[in-house]
This record gives sequence, C-alpha cells and structure tokens, in this order.
Amino acid sequence: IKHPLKHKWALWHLSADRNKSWENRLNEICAFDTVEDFWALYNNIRPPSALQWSCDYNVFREGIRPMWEEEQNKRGGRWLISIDKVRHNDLLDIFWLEVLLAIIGEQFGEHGEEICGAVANIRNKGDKISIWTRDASNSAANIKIGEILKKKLLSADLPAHIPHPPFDVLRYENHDEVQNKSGSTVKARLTV
Ligand SMILES: CN(C)c1nc(=O)c2c([nH]1)N([C@@H]1O[C@H](COP(=O)(O)OP(=O)(O)O)[C@@H](O)[C@H]1O)CN2C
Repeated sequence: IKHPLKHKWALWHLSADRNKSWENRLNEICAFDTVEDFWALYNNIRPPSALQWSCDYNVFREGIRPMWEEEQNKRGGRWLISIDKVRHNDLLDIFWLEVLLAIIGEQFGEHGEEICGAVANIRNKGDKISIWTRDASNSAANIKIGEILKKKLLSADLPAHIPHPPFDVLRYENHDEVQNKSGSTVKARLTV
C-alpha cells in the first residue's frame, strides 16, 4: 500500500529553449498523489541546481497550471525567496525540497488550501523559489503561510559554511504587479 497525499500534485518544467514561446516551453512532466511516487519522481529528475539558467520547476495542485493567467492564480501572489547567486548549489536544492515537502505534506495547517503551488526559477542573476497563494488580499492567511515558511527554512539543516540567516526577508508580491512591472523590482505587499 502506498501512503496517499491529501491532494494530487503535478511537476512542470520550463525548458531553456529560446526558440519557443514561454507557454510552449512549459511542460507538465507528471502528477503524483502518494509519498512513494513523490520520492520516485524527485529521485529520478535533476535537482534544480543541475538545470540550465532560465529553466523552472513548478509543483502545482493538479488542475492549476503554473501561470498568472490561471483562474486560481490571477488574483493571487507569491512568497518570494531570493537566493544569493553564490549560494546556488548549496541552498537552492535544500530549500526547494523543504518547500515541496511542506506543501505536499500539508504543513501550512488551515491555510494550506490557499496554496496553489511552488516555483523554482534557476537564473544566472540569482535563483528564486516561491510559493504561490490564490488570494493576494487574504493577508491573514498569507502572513501565516509566510511565517510557517520562514520557520521551516530557518530550521533546515544547512552546510556549516552557510552564514545565518541564509536569506534576507521573504517578500509577498501580487502577481498582477509582477506581471505588469515596469522596473526591476515590485513592491512587497507583506514581508516576514
Ligand atoms: C502566458 N504567459 C506568456 C506567461 N504566463 C506566466 O505565468 C508567466 C510568463 N508568461 N512569464 C514570462 O517569463 C518572463 C520572466 O519571468 P520570470 O518569472 O521567469 O522571472 P525572471 O525575470 O526570468 O527572473 C516574464 O516577463 C514573462 O514574459 C513568467 N510567468 C510566471
């Protein structure tokens, strides 16, 4: 018997193929709804740190595409973890797994239903990991999710050479502001 997860999730991958549109670079890899199938998948794909620059991994609830335009995303936002570019190999993979286990393991309590999924952006300028929530105006839920996320990341078992704290503040950004941003940064609606 396999141990069922509370919900079904799907892994997506954004390829580095510059000749394709963003949407055509985004492919669903496979879905999983048991602990064993999650580990079988996770242990058989490259970790984020081994992907090419400009690739993404996404793990979203089944039925929600990892795109701003999706009905369940468009009024939402993201908790953004910016990973210092020198920490690429150390932190990216550790934090990504922490975030995945917290989400599929329903570690966010009553607010877990607000979570749509997680994204890892592998970028030359510095990697990003984010948790997308469905309602940017639900500050009570988003703050609770951010606090639980921060506590989880700070309690992760990090290599000795990583200075503490391993990241700056976590910022919550609204998707519609990220999507239509003019400058390089977007105002943080919440920080923890
Ligand atoms: C339906 N559709 C086209 C569409 N729908 C989307 O949902 C969506 C996009 N396009 N994205 C495109 O990637 C660029 C980099 O964003 P980035 O978050 O990778 O960040 P970087 O600037 O590469 O660090 C975005 O500027 C956007 O062009 C990103 N994105 C989430």
